[in-house]
Amino acid sequence: MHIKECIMSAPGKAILHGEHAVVHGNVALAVSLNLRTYLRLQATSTSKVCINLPNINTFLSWDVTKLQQLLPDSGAELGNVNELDAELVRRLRDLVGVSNGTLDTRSMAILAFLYIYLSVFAGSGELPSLTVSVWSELPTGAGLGSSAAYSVCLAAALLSASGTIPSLLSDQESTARWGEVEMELINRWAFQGERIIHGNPSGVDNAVGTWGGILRYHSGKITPLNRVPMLRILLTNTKVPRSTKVLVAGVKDKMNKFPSIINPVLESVNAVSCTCEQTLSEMTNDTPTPEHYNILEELIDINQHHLNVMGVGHPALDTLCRVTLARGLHSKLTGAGGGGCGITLLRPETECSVIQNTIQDLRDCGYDCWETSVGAEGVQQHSPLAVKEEALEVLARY
Ligand SMILES: Nc1ncnc2c1ncn2[C@@H]1O[C@H](COP(=O)(O)OP(=O)(O)OP(=O)(O)O)[C@@H](O)[C@H]1O
Ligand SMILES: C[C@@](O)(CCO)CC(=O)[O-]
Ligand SMILES: [Mg+2]
Repeated sequence: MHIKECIMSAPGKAILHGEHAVVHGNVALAVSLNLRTYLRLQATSTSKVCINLPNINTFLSWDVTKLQQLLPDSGAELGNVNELDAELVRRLRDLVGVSNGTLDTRSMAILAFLYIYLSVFAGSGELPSLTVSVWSELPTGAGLGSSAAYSVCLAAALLSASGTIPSLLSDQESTARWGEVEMELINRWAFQGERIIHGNPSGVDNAVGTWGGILRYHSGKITPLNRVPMLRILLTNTKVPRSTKVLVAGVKDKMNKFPSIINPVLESVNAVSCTCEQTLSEMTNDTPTPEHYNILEELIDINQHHLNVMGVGHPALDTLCRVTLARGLHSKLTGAGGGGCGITLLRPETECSVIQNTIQDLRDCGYDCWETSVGAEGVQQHSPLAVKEEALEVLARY
């Protein structure tokens, strides 16, 4: 089978408002980040499927014939992008040697890769030998959508290699994106990857990884917010490890235990997201005023309290909020919480010295902290000449 080589990238994300509530049908607002995951897929003649994941120190390979045995007799049964094939997941778990409840970083990444690889190529008669290498600028498991960026890159590369979506680049071209139909397909396969890694994802993270920009996400409906003011944000990684899967399941348990207490909290988060969206639109239509920023800051504080009520806070995130508030800045966790990253809103009038001092205070706490720009492009295909040098250098090692 002729395999098309390719290099793909997809951005991470920050959720402004609506994490966890979005899993239960409420609105979320999310932005793409200028930190990306890069994937290189190479055709080989080794009769092996190899995966190199340097961020998580994982380098594995399988004989194609062994993987072929995992396919049902009729390959056509696979390739359903709407539902996770529980039988295939079970066979893959046996192959990788993990149990149902595993949270192991490597196993999740491998299961997601093999699942999409087998599903996408099942109908083509024979499985191809290939090598996939993935490297990311995103911290893994810290709330910035690393799992979604990984799944989006896998989906784009494997769909492109199989010829399901076109490979976009001639040699000279640099970077390109697909049309709506192909993007929709990438997003749906990435969602399957997220299902394997997360358990019960809402789909907001893979939507941002695919489309990029600033999105409103509500029960699978994706609305790009085209006219929003330029937002300046500090990102802080508390470096406290956590698992999105565990945190999402924890909120569900709380809902089951105290429905009359937790459901109104999720509804209130929904109202926070809608009020934020309304405020951002007013800021775009009129000149942004200090009052607009006061509202955005209050919404951040309210949501952070709600997230604590849901049980996804962490003392390190409390410290982030306290340290930034001492400098007059407002913060909340972003993503699944339980540690990981938080965002801090910067006002246009916030002085450079205040920002620098805040960053230093947070670094003194042992956190990573940097200013980020939001609204980066979604999934892209690159020619080797158009890939960030650092990414190409890492991917070229394999
Ligand atoms: N660069 C990468 N290489 C290999 N696997 C990765 C990479 N990035 C993410 N993953 C996979 O994604 C998992 C982390 O996903 P998780 O959803 O817990 O965190 P996140 O996506 O960073 O945060 P959030 O979902 O809150 O935004 C890892 O355990 C690993 O399986
Ligand atoms: C916690 C959560 O709401 C966001 C994780 O980035 C989970 C999801 O939406 O899938
Ligand atoms: Mg994730």
